[in-house]
Amino acid sequence: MAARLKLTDVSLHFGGISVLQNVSLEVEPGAVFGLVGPNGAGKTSLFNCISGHYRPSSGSIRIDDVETLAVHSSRLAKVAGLARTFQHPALRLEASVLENVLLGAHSHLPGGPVSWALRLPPTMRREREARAEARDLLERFGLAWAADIPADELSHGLHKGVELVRAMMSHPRLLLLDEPAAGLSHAEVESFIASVRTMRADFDLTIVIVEHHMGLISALTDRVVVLDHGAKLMEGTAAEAQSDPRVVEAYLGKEVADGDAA
Ligand SMILES: Nc1ncnc2c1ncn2[C@@H]1O[C@H](COP(=O)(O)OP(=O)(O)OP(=O)(O)O)[C@@H](O)[C@H]1O
Repeated sequence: MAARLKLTDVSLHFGGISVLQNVSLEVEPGAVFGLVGPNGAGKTSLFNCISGHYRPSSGSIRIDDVETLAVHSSRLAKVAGLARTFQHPALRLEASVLENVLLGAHSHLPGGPVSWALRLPPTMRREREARAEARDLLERFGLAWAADIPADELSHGLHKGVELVRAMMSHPRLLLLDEPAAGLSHAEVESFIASVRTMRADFDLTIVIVEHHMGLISALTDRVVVLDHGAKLMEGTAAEAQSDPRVVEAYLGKEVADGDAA
């Protein structure tokens, strides 16, 4: 079931530097939510707080009734149904696309290292099922043809697709996508938009996207939060954000927003 994400007064400091200041937001179950803002606004840092890679200096982050700050990041997939992708996909390049996708199943496969090492029958049956599921997911996302190819033979755009399928293998209830369109061609962005629409139609999950590509944000999100200098500047639809003078000013600088630089 899709998860509800609730952040309350999340702040993050590195030494004397304030990176996030009292950020609060709530994402409804099943929503596609955008996190936008200029470079250095704190978007990835906020993602890192949600996924447990950074520990906020103060505040609360809840995925349904799980207070994530009380759970080790390595357990958030299992305990809270969290999965994420990264700005730069981290695939095992020498392994096949299928093997990379299978790595995403680890949070819900039964048995520990011993049962895998002994190749116990229930473990082997579950592995066969996971392989079938991985091939099915690759098919849905138009990547079935690449299943047995080493990942390093694929383009950057296809790596992002493989990373998305790998994240889906963990059966996420909350999926964080960090700049999925970065480095993609126009055609690849269109294909990515279609993939997210497929996910939304076929799976019950909540999606949060950090992205600079406003075309993608407009096409996919129900609501957005705009961050600037680590603080929440506004919340609304993508269209409202794009026409909000405070947002235009944050992106372009006050002079341009006022028309002085023309
Ligand atoms: N581990 C860290 N140590 C020190 N400062 C950090 C660390 N991580 C992020 N920052 C700082 O926090 C600020 C926000 O960075 P962050 O990457 O979260 O912004 P962003 O909105 O995701 O930017 P971009 O759109 O360029 O990816 C930056 O000033 C960055 O230098």
